[in-house]
Amino acid sequence: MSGLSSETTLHVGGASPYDVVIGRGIAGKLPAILGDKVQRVAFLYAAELAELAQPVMDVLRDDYDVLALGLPSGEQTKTADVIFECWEALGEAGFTRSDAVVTFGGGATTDAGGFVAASWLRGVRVVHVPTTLLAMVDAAVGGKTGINTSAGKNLVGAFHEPAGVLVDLDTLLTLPTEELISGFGEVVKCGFIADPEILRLIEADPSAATDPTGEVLPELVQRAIQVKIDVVVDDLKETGGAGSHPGREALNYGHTMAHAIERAEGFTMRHGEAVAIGCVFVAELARLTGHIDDALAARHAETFGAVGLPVSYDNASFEDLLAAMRVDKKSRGNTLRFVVLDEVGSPVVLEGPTEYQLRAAYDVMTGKAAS
Ligand SMILES: NC(=O)c1ccc[n+]([C@@H]2O[C@H](COP(=O)([O-])OP(=O)(O)OC[C@H]3O[C@@H](n4cnc5c(N)ncnc54)[C@H](O)[C@@H]3O)[C@@H](O)[C@H]2O)c1
Ligand SMILES: O=C(O)C(=O)C[C@@H](O)[C@H](O)[C@H](O)COP(=O)(O)O
Ligand SMILES: [Zn+2]
Repeated sequence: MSGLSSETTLHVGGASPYDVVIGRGIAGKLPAILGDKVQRVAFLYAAELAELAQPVMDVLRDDYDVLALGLPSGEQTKTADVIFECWEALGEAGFTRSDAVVTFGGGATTDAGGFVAASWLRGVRVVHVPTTLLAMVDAAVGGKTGINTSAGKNLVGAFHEPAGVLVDLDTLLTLPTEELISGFGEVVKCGFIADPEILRLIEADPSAATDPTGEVLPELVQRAIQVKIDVVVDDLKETGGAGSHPGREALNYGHTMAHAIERAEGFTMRHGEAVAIGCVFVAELARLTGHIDDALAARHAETFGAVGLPVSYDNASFEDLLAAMRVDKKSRGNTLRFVVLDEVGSPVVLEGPTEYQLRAAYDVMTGKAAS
């Protein structure tokens, strides 16, 4: 695919199939995705994006009664208080099971809005309209919804698949560069766990890859979404993959440390930045445990670094990060579990690395020790 001059639809199979429609200026597609049984729509949007959201709201108002709820931006929306306020608003408006939620914003908005849809009346229809690269390639697809608690990221949530996802690449034109680059944390992750062509495209010309007006980014978006789809259709609820494949946990590559860092930073660090650092950490852990060679470990810092993502972190102690990693959802009792690579495209689970190995990988992540 080059330039995505026309629309592309990727199908997500499984028990509740849906489509991910990718294109430019495609807000008019929303009613077709929502379906004709919906009467009212709760439009849950990042309030700071009111101007960008207006055309979408206008399309919805032509066909539905719209309850527009502007939410706080970023991680501030992934709180129990915000979810509670949404429930109260839906209750006051008398929302029923024939009504639907549309989310509009980055991954924080699709996570929180998705959780409102998952929990209201035990689940109503939701369509996501992601407006960040990260939400397009990851958060809006696959049905994970949730909020944070003081103990960590995404500790409360539900699996609730959308009825559709509308990816309008034009929304990336207003996205601040640092947010676009953050999205590359998940795009590069997809390259390492499943699609080497993603790595090749980025490494060949990082500036072209990160140009929101260019021809490479649409291809990267489509490829990363396809990686996510291929994983979630086989293991929607993260119960495990076939053979040695970790199933959906593969998408959690780099996230054990990433979520610990995000917690240490009071949820102020961009998710994709934390993922880049977390992948560098876990690549070193894989090297130390004999899973990958020096070159593949080094390729992590090189490729994440090439698009401008951070590849080291030294603002929290090993002990604090280890404690935070223990509440990771992949942990089983006291045993920490990590997704590591055997090679590009071959993720496996590493169970219970020693504290010595974890500390050695941490030392490399801080930049204080050479790999
Ligand atoms: N559910 C999943 O599978 C999944 C996957 C990956 C990440 N996530 C979650 O996604 C969240 C991160 O999402 P994110 O990186 O999109 O950040 P975000 O939602 O916090 O958005 C970042 C900022 O960009 C602004 N913004 C969004 N779109 C814009 C646009 N088009 N123009 C200008 N500004 C815009 C937002 O208002 C916000 O201030 C994290 O909470 C992470 O845990 C979830
Ligand atoms: O969809 C998944 O599964 C993922 O793990 C994708 C991740 O990029 C995403 O950040 C997800 O929200 C992390 O899930 P969690 O279960 O570790 O909270
Ligand atoms: Zn992530």
